[in-house]
Amino acid sequence: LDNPNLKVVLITGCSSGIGLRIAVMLAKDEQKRYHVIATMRDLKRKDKLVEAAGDAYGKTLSLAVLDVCSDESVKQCIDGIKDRHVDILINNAGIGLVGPLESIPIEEMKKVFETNFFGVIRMIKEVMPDMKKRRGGHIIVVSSVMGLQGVVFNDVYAASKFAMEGFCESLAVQLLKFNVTLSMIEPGPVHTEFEAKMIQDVRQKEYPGADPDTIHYFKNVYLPSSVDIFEVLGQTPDDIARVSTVHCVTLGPSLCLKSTCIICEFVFSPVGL
Ligand SMILES: NC(=O)C1=CN([C@@H]2O[C@H](COP(=O)(O)OP(=O)(O)OC[C@H]3O[C@@H](n4cnc5c(N)ncnc54)[C@H](OP(=O)(O)O)[C@@H]3O)[C@@H](O)[C@H]2O)C=CC1
Ligand SMILES: CC1=C(/C=C/C(C)=C/C=C/C(C)=C/C=O)C(C)(C)CCC1
Repeated sequence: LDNPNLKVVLITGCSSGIGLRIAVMLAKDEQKRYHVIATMRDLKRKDKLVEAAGDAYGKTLSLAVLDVCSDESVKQCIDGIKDRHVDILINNAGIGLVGPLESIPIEEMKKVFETNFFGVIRMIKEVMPDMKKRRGGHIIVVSSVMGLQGVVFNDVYAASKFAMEGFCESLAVQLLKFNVTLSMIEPGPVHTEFEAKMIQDVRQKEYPGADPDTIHYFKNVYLPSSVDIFEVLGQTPDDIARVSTVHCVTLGPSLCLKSTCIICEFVFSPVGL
């Protein structure tokens, strides 16, 4: 893990889904170009990653604790890296939130922004100054198609990703002056725990405060359509990992990269429920 020729890649949210697959794909890079620091907020959830990494674990992949919602955790993690040197930062950690707005407590909405928006900013603030000093570095943000187009009943989640898009579009321009590139990946639906968590969440909730028509629209019209859309258009986390790998290798990547064009055709055409 001490090979100075390897690019140091730090990824957030590697206990499952897209983060896990990006970590494994980069750690198993045939040309052995990367030393991956796969982070997660709770190391008790490391088993799936360790198993998928196989021989790469302990060689080109190491683990670290990192909660993107905690200043202290972020600082401790970066301080623990040799010379605080991160070549590529992949901001992947994120949470979803779906349902009628009336029934969602503000605290739950704040948690979405704290993770998806301020979590990314917290990470960037910690590594960007060193990247600027070194005149080199790459920051990747896993945004979403919902950072480009709102989707019914995903109001707050979409807002958190839209906020991220505005932030990145602005910051990317300044960073170019320092040879630091910033890019976003905008996936459509991906089969991960994200989808399972959403379904489980919906089963548990009663939606207090929402009127019967809205609950009907959400449960009997939106949800079945959403399940169908995941079935028809859903990508695998490996599809997204491949796009991310291209981002890591390319020297002058574009600011935005859609993982699938099909979903964009869907969301940009005037379809109603
Ligand atoms: N799945 C989809 O359809 C799409 C997902 N995305 C985005 O992709 C990203 C990854 O999601 P995906 O892999 O699908 O979902 P998963 O739920 O499988 O993975 C999310 C990861 O984020 C971690 N995480 C959540 N909160 C924190 C936190 N405070 N600090 C550190 N890690 C945290 C989770 O860790 P823990 O195990 O501790 O909960 C988990 O490892 C997200 O940003 C999501 O918005 C974008 C488009 C589509
Ligand atoms: C129901 C419905 C839609 C739903 C899209 C969905 C469910 C997209 C999910 C995207 C995800 C999960 C992104 C994560 O970041 C469309 C296509 C807008 C068309 C109108 C009907």
